[in-house]
Amino acid sequence: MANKVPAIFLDRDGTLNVDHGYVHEIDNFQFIDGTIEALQQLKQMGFALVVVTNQSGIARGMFTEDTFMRLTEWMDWSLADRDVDLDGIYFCPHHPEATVEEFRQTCDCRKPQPGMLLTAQQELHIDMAASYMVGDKLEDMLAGQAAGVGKKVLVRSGKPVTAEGEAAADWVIDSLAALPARIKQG
Ligand SMILES: O=P(O)(O)OC[C@@H](O)[C@H]1O[C@@H](OP(=O)(O)O)[C@@H](O)[C@@H](O)[C@@H]1O
Ligand SMILES: [Mg+2]
Ligand SMILES: [Zn+2]
Repeated sequence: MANKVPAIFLDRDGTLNVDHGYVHEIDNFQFIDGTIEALQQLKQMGFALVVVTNQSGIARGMFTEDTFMRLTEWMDWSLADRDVDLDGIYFCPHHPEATVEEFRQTCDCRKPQPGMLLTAQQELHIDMAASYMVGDKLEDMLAGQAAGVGKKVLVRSGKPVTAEGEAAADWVIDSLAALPARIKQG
């Protein structure tokens, strides 16, 4: 059996790109400063890079799954072009009060539930204890905790940091740009 790999689980909006609110257009997708360089370093440090994003805008009828996929392909290619190959991209299109019926459910993938992380663990053979969950909200920290991720890291680059978010996090850093150095520091 292949050895397990450590991963960085990455929230999308507020962590990789500026959270303008339910971002679904390329023109509105803006990488946060230092993100791509940080991903390059994390990759070199041996981490698998796995995006885990709640996309309730699909359930809310704000944009379609196809629109999300188009933006995701663009994001994936933009990163690959800068030597950052993502190892997995997982998204939750659901919401319990969805206006679009097919997405109306209480699922196990919408963060704070750990479903996306656990699916990735199985599919990519991830060593959860050696992994990190990086996000801007309490829900990201709780998903990481429920999935057994070693360290939960809250970033200040998205939604305002709350006391609950801070309490659930192991580390609070300004943005993803600070993560490689923080990991090396131990
Ligand atoms: O940060 P990730 O998980 O990558 O994506 C979050 C987005 O899907 C949107 O999620 C919404 O939360 P609700 O889904 O409405 O609770 C709000 O936080 C929006 O501002 C945000 O853009
Ligand atoms: Mg977020
Ligand atoms: Zn879901």
